[in-house]
Amino acid sequence: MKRLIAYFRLNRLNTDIDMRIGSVILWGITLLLYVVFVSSQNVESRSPNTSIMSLTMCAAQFSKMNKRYSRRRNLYTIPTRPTRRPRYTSVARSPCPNSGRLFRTADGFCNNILRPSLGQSFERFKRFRRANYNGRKGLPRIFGRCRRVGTRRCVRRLLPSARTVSTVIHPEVKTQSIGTVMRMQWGQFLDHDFTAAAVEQPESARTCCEQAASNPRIFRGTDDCFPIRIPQTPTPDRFFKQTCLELVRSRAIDANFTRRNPREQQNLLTSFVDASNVYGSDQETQDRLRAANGRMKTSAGNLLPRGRDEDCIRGPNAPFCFDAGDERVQVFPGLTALHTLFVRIHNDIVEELSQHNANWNGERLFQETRKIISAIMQRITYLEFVPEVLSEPTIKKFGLDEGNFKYDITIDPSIANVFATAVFRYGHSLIPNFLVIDGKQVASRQLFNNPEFIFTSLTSLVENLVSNPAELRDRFLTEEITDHLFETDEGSFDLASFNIQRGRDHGLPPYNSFRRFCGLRRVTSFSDPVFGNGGRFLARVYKNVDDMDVFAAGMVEESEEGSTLGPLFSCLMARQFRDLKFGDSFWYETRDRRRGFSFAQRRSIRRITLSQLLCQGFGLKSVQRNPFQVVRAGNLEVDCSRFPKIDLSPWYEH
Ligand code: HEM
Ligand SMILES: [Ca+2]
Repeated sequence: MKRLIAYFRLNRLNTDIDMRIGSVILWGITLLLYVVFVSSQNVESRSPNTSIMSLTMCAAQFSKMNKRYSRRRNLYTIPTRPTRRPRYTSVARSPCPNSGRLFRTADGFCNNILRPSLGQSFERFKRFRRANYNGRKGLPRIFGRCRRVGTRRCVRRLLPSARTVSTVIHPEVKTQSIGTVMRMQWGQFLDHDFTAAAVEQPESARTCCEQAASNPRIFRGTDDCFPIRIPQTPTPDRFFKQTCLELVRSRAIDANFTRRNPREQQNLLTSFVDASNVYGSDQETQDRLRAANGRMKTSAGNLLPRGRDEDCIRGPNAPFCFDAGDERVQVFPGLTALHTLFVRIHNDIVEELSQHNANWNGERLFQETRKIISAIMQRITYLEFVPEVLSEPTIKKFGLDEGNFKYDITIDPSIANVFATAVFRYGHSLIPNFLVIDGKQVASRQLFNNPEFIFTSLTSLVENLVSNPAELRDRFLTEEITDHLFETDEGSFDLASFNIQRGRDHGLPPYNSFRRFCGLRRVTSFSDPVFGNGGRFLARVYKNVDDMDVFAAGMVEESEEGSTLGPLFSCLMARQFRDLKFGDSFWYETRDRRRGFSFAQRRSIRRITLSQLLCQGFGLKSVQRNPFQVVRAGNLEVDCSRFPKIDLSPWYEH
């Protein structure tokens, strides 16, 4: 025991010293760079256009997080290769404390005490199937299956352009469901709790298409560029006039690739469902977002705190951009609304707990409340959201229902590459082409990155989220995101093309390979019944069934009975959600007294529902019991006064 304490102290001390030296050097370098930068810029060259343009490049949205990554490498020198990652075979040798009261670390470190970096932010995505790149240097997958002609020669044919796949397989067709826009919105909010792939530094972001103009080989991908070719022949593109769409590659976590250690991508977030979208995925962000006495920072009107001006595109009524635990907070106002909700509920809980636990200091108030909020995030996700997506038999098979939790230290809770890069992007097909705000239809293209309506019409916006039907999950995506994503005077983007191109950038093997992982039979024909009527569209773009990109073909699959997804995506999603539950030692149902809750506390958490939070956080008058489905028989509106308040009495110490 003494040895363990000594080891831990030593470890912390070293880290502290490293941090101090690191931060002095870092500040020095930052100051120097800043002076050089300011002196080399004049005021005009920092015009709003520059920042908006860099913001509209989705890649550049992560610039702040990217910078933090480099800093963290300097300060903590965390090993990044799994082969070299320390694996502690006994608890006594682990650097993780395992006594006293425990709360999650900001970055997820030590959730798994034997392999402390599992699920930690800034670590690699795991893989369900081996990577499939074009060669050993980790260049993107651009060729289909090799086909032998004649006796020996093997001809490799280029895959279709991602834009061609997008226009043929993912056009806009309206298909309303009984699900509300809230279903889409929770999906995106949740996504921002567990996945954000780091991209190469944005400095290179604006040059990939420029380079490709003089050297078409760039379209085949380089270390950091993978622009999308927009075919204009034999027929011109339905929308884009240019021949190139900018795409910067996701950053390689380690530059030395070998066959056994291929190019891997990096997840900037904690993989756990732990509300890191509210608090941040590292200590620095958490500290920035915290206020005194356990509270979270807010701004006038009980809104999110002020962020950097270049973080959003401000409409005429938005005085500033917001700051939150995930940088993409203002990508869509419905998302900003959910961020606001959770900060408000956090502060409500702190308020009540501080009245009943006068001896708790700010740190204790903050951590206990953060723990409750993480539990709420898990509970709503698994008990309300997942049943909207997966069928009951799948939920049972993977143990995603309530009451059967047993932590398994051997499970890797990291996010799988295919989950982030294809499966969980299914939500893009639920995006509506407009919201109704204050009685007026506002096209989605006017809402991307625009926080204006949070300042002027928050209640109306939330009422619309729970009443407006969302699109069905199918292969169809609205043109608001396939032609008008992040639209400005300077151009726009296509999200479906990004999804496909990103899969190739990450070296995702094709669709059939993942079917095999799931124990599903290999598809041998485009007219396979699993694709319903959609197979012929796949046949129009792919030459071979073994070439199909996993996003495109997975989205063409017909939904399974009682599920929003087809068999492949159901399996991959269930598997990921299983890992996130049974691989999380802080799971809200754990019986570990240091990490979990008391029986009475768990009972309280079990009673919390999204509808109740919406009532409390937005002052609504009424809302249906299940806000993920439209009001109808069996899901009637309930007066908000009838929802009980969160019962915090099990946390009172006096
Ligand atoms: C208005 C709504 C949305 C917009 C504007 C949006 C936009 C984007 C953009 C620009 C990317 C990066 C694409 C790339 O460069 O690879 C992305 C990634 C992603 N989106 Fe969405 N999205 C929306 C809604 C959703 C929803 C509803 C879900 C899920 C239910 C979702 C899940 C994802 C996932 C999993 C990623 C990958 C994140 C990563 O690992 O980096 N998105 N989205
Ligand atoms: Ca997280």
